[in-house]
Amino acid sequence: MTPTELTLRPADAGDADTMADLHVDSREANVPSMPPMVHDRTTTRRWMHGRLEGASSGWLAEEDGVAVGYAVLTGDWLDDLFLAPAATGRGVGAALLDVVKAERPGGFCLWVFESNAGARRFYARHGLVELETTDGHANEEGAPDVRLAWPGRDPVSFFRRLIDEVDDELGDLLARRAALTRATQPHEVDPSRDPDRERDIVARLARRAPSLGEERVARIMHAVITESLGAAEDD
Ligand SMILES: O=C(O)C(=O)C[C@]1(C(=O)O)C=C[C@@H](O)C=C1
Repeated sequence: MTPTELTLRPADAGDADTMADLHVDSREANVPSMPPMVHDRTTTRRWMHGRLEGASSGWLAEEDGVAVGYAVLTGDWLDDLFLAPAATGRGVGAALLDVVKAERPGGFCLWVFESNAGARRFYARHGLVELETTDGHANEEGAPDVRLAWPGRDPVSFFRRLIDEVDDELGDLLARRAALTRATQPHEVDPSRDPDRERDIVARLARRAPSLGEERVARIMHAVITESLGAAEDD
């Protein structure tokens, strides 16, 4: 028997149905590691067409001409990497991931469902790191997920780019929060600080940022509130 030959090639819109079918087959075979899909096969085919005709680029893995896996990239995000259910465990995923790394040598991110332990082990084996986890409110399935990153050939530059993105949001949030502290002050009967209210704020934030723990969150929020009150006084 001749060994099967794995080839990888860029995909185009003509491959969209094949890729959509791989997507649906893989998702169906992986319940409950992944939550059930919220879209049917027809909608998924249309969605895949739109992406390949738009800003996304795809790669198709074929064994002796039979499609066994695919990847889709949009910007610095690996949106999809799916394998035919019968094609797992023989290096197809690793080959697709190698292509993605070569395409994005500066690094990329992706989301996996938190419940997808197999995928998380696969990506950890291939040098990806887990960043934040979510409660799933932002994805269609409403299932908790994990953001992963492959930091590429210059990890410090890669992570600094991500830190800059977060700091842009954090700056906006600090400004919004300081404006509210300032707006509250003229209505205070007692101008001294309210430790009970600040404890409640810390407890709520610590639930959202458990990796920091309550003591650190308390120190951070003490500084935020102190400086916001100071800025309000300076006005
Ligand atoms: O809630 C208030 O009473 C505020 O003045 C706002 C605020 C805050 O910035 O969150 C500021 C100072 C208080 O000690 C508690 C909370």
